[in-house]
Amino acid sequence: MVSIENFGISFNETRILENISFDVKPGEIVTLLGSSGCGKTTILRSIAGLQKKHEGYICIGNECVSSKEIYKKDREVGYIFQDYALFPHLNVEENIAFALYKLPKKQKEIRVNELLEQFNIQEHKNKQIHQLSGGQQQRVAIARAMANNPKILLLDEPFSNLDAMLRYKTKIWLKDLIKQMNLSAILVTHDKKEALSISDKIGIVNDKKLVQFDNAKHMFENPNSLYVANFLCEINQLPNTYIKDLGLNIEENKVAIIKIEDCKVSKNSSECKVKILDISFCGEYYELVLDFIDYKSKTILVKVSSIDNLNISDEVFMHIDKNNIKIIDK
Ligand SMILES: Nc1ncnc2c1ncn2[C@@H]1O[C@H](COP(=O)(O)OP(=O)(O)OP(=O)(O)O)[C@@H](O)[C@H]1O
Repeated sequence: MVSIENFGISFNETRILENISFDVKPGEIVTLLGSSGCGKTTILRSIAGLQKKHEGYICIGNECVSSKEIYKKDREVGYIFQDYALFPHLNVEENIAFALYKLPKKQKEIRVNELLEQFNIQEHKNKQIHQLSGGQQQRVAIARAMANNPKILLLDEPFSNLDAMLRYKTKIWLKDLIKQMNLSAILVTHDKKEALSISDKIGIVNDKKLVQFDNAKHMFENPNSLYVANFLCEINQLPNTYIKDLGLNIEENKVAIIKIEDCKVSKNSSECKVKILDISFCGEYYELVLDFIDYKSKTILVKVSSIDNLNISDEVFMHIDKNNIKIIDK
């Protein structure tokens, strides 16, 4: 179990994060999502003990490993860095052995062989890092991170160097590993689909704060703000005046959203007239950019499977089910 309580940090008097609190239970995968530079890696580095000066507490198990008063260097944490941070002048075996510097020679040899076998990289043990594929390098990085049987696994963009098929397979493999070993895992990614598919819980960081921390499915269904909704889901924001005309109540500080998949268009008359501004082919579907004719608003997107009879500049009708509209904080 890892617990972060009232974590905050500044660099050169610039406030980066404040009041960040969350727990990760054994066997749980938590993903941190947020725009570039919001402080996700800084949270991982602080848990790993690489970032010493911060506010609040970081506890692993029942032990507080980091606060103003206590700082414990040796933590049961495995860290997989974004670029894997393998040593280019050492071979695979030596890279893994590096993490086991405290063990006597014989025990180190036994543990390295166990890890080479567990992560299926025995045949590469004498290779230099540049002789490995991205997926093989990733396995070496994971083997090294797991060498000392950590309780916590930190993963910074672990799939970013892998192609789509390998990403998919590695994700399943890694998820199984975390569950089997009962690790508390914290993952940083930019990919919301990846976050939704691998995580038990998701934390969204925005403007220095953890703005929502929740079960992945629950957060997807119930984003608590426009920022979270935009980050996690494909949504359209609907004009407040349109919402009022639909007979729904909406306060000034609220916004109405609807999932893109819940918006349909047709040429048949209904209450909401829109104009097609653009049509893009996206493979499995076409994306239409639409503008409301009777309401001032930003453009909205609708996905359609075919564009028979639909052309740019056409005026068509948008259909939505009122029950699919969510009213949330701005
Ligand atoms: N050691 C440091 N000294 C000064 N500023 C730092 C230091 N480490 C990080 N920062 C700053 O803190 C902010 C957060 O950085 P961090 O790497 O944690 O963001 P991130 O959310 O992981 O970004 P990305 O998604 O782009 O990897 C950035 O503005 C960065 O420039």
